[in-house]
Parts: sequence; structure tokens; C-alpha cells
Amino acid sequence: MSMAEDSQAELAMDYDRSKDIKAFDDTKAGVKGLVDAGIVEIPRMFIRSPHELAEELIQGKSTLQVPVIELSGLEVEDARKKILDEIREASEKWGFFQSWKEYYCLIEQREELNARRIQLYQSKTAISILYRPRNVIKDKCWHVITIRMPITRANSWYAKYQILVSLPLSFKIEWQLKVKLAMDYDPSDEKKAIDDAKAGVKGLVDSGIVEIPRIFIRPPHELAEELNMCKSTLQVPVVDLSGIHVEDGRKKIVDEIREASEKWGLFQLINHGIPSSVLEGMIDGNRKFHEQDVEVKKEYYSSDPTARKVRYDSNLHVFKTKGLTANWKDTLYISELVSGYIEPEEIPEVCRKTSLEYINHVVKLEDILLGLLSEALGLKTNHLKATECDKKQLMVCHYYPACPQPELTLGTEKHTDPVFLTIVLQDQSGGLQVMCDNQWADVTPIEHGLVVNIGDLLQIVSNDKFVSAIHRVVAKKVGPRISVVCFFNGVSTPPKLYGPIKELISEENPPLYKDFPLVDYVTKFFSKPLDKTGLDLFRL
Ligand SMILES: O=C(O)CCC(=O)C(=O)O
Ligand SMILES: [Fe+2]
Repeated sequence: MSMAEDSQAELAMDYDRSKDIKAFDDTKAGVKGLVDAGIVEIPRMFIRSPHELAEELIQGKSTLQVPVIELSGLEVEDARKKILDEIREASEKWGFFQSWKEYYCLIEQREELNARRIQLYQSKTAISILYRPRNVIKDKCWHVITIRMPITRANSWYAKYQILVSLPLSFKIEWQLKVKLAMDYDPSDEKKAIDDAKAGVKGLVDSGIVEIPRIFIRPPHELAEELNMCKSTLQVPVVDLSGIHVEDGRKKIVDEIREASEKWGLFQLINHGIPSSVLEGMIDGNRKFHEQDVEVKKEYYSSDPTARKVRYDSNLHVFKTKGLTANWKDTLYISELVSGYIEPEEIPEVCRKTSLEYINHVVKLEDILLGLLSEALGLKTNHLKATECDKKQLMVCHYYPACPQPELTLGTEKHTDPVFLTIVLQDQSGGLQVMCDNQWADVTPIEHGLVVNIGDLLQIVSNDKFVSAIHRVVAKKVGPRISVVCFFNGVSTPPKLYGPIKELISEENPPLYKDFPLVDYVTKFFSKPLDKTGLDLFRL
């Protein structure tokens, strides 16, 4: 009798399945218990139906190769495109693929447990991928899948970490990176060490670190989410101000600014009138400040924003904004420069002249922009200026050192600016990105160009006609990247109420926000995580 006939005969007998299942359950020893008991025939409850068994016998074995896709290089544009093409092809044809990637896991380094440090470990061989091996059917044939599961002795203790790749017919990659984060990690130790050194993130790089401290590592869910995100191919709008004094030219500019402010909340500016020597001088002054002797720079180090008007620090905001990652950059803050509360001598000497020159030009440009933005909202040219929305100025000089593990951190985390308007001068390194249609688009540097950002407060006073730009800066292997950001904000004292502009309100366009004093906004903004929008704080 063949195997099929055997099974047929057995299956034909009178049989009470529930009784079998109960007896099996009662043993509580599982299938292994049956084997341990020495059975030579498997119980009937495990036998597949005759037609399934018969089908199996006539089914051939495919010789096709299940696609294997190496995911390393996802961060690089060309490599990413190739990987996505392979994934698309595999998903369309198979709905399945094997993949592997040089990956990162947070692991406890045994030797360092005493020091209670968590290190990030990266290695092709030192990764444990727990993957339920199974077969895949294609063209009615079963394919056996072999899984690369490089687990070495050295890292077997962290076999709990899992990377699951599931690909349900669409070509969306779903990575679930489950990493066990140590319960007893205290970011204050790392923060204190960096603060005490007063040498900034640059100091870490200069000391030759090859792994970034844990305080800078983004949480696993964010790292995994990042892998899922596609890069936008949309072009960030560029507005050319050269035709501003011609009637038709101005109208065109106002239209372009309106469109960009409604869709992106961000645009690049060219022919804005600030001499290129001033822009280059500003970038250079910024670089000189951060690259000067640490002993001199130290004098300015303070992580307390209220301590002084001119200070520099690393962006270790993990306390205020619990759960967030520190940013891979150092920043020199120069506040209230124009409003007269600060003496020029307070600005560090290496960048004093260049900063004063730049700010002098940038405030004039700000006036022009406020006029254009007012017109874009259908208001009189001087409307926004009259609200004193640019009265308070803060200039920040960012320095983003090269990062040994850029994919694990960010130069500036995702955020919107809690101000009316921001003007950004960036060098040619790139890294600034803006969110549009839920995708990150590069704000590719234009030589001698500037970037204009709509802040939360302009979105509010425009009653959501304009949007504030969600943006960030990615970290890079090469550096430094240098940028100078000028924030323009309204007045806090005497308290002045801000809210949707009355001229923009009508029955069809009711106010979306209540009026509020600026100081309330700022306090509330900084007591929430930075990556959460401040727009909802006063939304009706
Ligand atoms: O460095 C940049 O280009 C932008 C930084 C930024 O977004 C900020 O300081 O708010
Ligand atoms: Fe910003």
C-alpha cells in the first residue's frame, strides 16, 4: 500500500478528533512530549487531509531562485533606487523575498555592564535575525528558503533582538526592529560628561570617537520608520527677487511666494540683494568660532538659555524634551542683536565683524519679505511689519561636525520653528530637508542663496493660509556643515496678543486659533517635545 492509501485507510476509520485534542492538551507536554514518549506513528489529528496529501504528491519542486535582496546602501540614493527596483520586481512576481542588511542593534557589551553603558554594535556577522523559516509558493511550486542567520558565539546572548521583514504583496518594507534598551540607562551621565568638557560635539569628533554616544542615537522605532520613508523627488521652490522693482515682476514674486508658503512653508531665495562676500564672511566667521582653540571657546559654553545673550552649547535637550535624541551639532546663539539689548562687544571676536555685517543686511531683507508675504495674504504691504512680528531676533550659528554613524542620529531633529519667519544661510554641504506630502525633500544648497521658512506663528496669524515648514537636518559622514539661522519673532513685553489677522477672518473663514500673548506660546512650546507641533497649543 502506498503512503497515500495508508493514510486513506486510517482516515476512513471512525474518529473523534475532539477527544484526541483534549488528551493531547492534557499532557501539556506538547508535540515534543509525543516524540519523547517514543511514538512511531503520528496521531491522527496531525494528519493532513487526503486531498492535500495527494496534491502534494503530484506537485513538482521549482528550480527558480527566491530573490535575495541585500538592503545595505538604502541610505544612498542610487543604491536605494536599485534596491527598490529589486523589491518591486520581487513583490510583483513573488510577493516574497529574502533580505539581509548590515544592521545595527543596541546591545549590552558584557564587559561594560559595570559602567552601565550601552553601545551600539554593528557587524555583518554579529547580528541575530530571528526569522521563521518557511517555504514560499510560486507557480504552484514550493521553494525552500534558506535564511542567513549569522549568529556568533560572542553575541548569542542577545538573540532576543529581532528584525522581522514582512512583505505583504505591496512593496512597502516593514521593518520591525525590536531592540532591548537597557532600563537603567541614564542620559544625564553622558550629558554631564559632554557639558563638562565644554568642547561640544566637535570635541567628541576631535577625540577620535568611532561610535557616537547613546544620547545621540535615535530610538529604534524612529530608525525603523526612517527605512520605510521614500525620498521626495519634488523640487523645493526657488524665488528670484531680481524683478521686485518692476510692477509685473513684483506680482509674479508675490504669487510664487504665496504658492510656496501655502504648499511648502519654505522656499529658496536668489538675487536677494545680500552681497556674496557678506554671506561668505558670515559662514567663515561661524566656522572660525567653532574651530578656534577650545580654551577660548569654552568661555562661551553654557547650556542654560537664560544665562547669557551670547553662548554656545551642544544640543543636548534630552531633559526638557524627554525621550528625544540629542542633535549632532554645536550652536553659537546670539540673541536680540538688533533690538539693542546686546552690545556688539559681547559677540565673540572671531565672528563679530562678519556677524554684524550679515545681520545688518538680513534685517533689511526681512522687511522686504514681510511686505511680500503681507501682499501674498492679500493685505497691505506694511501689515505684518506693523504687528511687530520681527521685533525680536535671534541668530544661531550651527556647526555640524562630520559624524561617524550618521544614519543613527540627526543634525537637527524634525521640527517647525516657533517664530514668525526664519532666514537660513547654509553652506554647500547639504543636509537640510523639508517635509512635503509626508516625504522628505532635500533643500539643495544654491550658491549664495538663502532659505526662507514660515514659522508656526505666521501660520497662526494667517489662519492656516500659510503652513509652517516641517524640516530637519540629517547628519553626514563628511563635515562640517555650517549654517546661520536668523529667527524673527514678535514682542513679549509689553504683552501683546497674537492670533489670526482680523482681515483674514470672515463667516466662511472663522478663526482657527484663539488670541494669546507670545510669552505663553514660547513657554508652552518649549515644555513639549520639540518634534511635536506647537500649532495645537492655541487651536480652537
Ligand atoms: O541648520 C539648518 O539649516 C537649519 C537649522 C534649523 O532648522 C533651526 O535652527 O531651526
Ligand atoms: Fe528650524
